[in-house]
Amino acid sequence: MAHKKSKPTILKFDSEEDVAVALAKYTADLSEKYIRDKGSFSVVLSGGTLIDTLRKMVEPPYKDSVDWSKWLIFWVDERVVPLDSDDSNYKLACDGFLLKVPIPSGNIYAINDKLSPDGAANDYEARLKHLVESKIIPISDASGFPKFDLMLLGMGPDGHVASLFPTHQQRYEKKRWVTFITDSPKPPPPRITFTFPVINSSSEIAMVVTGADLANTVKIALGGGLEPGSTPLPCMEVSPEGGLTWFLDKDAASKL
Ligand SMILES: O=C(O)[C@H](O)[C@@H](O)[C@H](O)[C@H](O)COP(=O)(O)O
Repeated sequence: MAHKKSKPTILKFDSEEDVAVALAKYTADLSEKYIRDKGSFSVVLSGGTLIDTLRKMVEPPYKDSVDWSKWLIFWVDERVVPLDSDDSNYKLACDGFLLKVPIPSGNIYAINDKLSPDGAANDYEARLKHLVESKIIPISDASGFPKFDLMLLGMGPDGHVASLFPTHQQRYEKKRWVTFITDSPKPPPPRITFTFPVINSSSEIAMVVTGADLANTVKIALGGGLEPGSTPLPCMEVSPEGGLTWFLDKDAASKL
């Protein structure tokens, strides 16, 4: 079922450092709220620069104040490579974040790296279905898709989010929860990715976008700069059931 788009909150900061500070506070506040309300906090990570921008979470005060034992970690997209490869989003997150805080290892849902992209997508979707059946992840009443508490998304200069690229059909998937791509324009080519129905069933989404190379895309997404008649960029389709917050540094916001 389609839902009404809520207006995004657009936060602009003087520096990337200020984005990192604000993102940590936002994430820690949501962690407290969701753990209080429902006993756990499901967080869906991206790869790319996001993990570095999350660096303040593993420092005081959050390192000690967040109830990490209640966190559940997923990936909105993952490269289908060995989990110990430098290309793996899992490895990136482990090295920069997850190994520095006491999240139980059983709460960290990495892909099965022994499978093909198709197989890994099916396997991840089956594991999500099992978590829904076990009532660990709820289903959105509005959409019928799984509902995560917080997704932290990056964006590419072409406007992709997760591994949903402008000219690839995966962005239009309406039934699957997780799909795959074998020819990602951003290397490495084989990936799995959540689909938009799952992304948009989230309670909260943060779009974390820093750097001057993304300023044009931010302008198109938020400043109404899309050429008449052209297809919207994937980043423009992000519309969660709860709040959407854009975290921009001065460079990324420079064309707004
Ligand atoms: O696997 C990946 O590469 C990411 O999950 C991807 O979706 C990322 O979030 C964007 O490409 C933005 O990347 P940057 O933050 O590095 O610009």
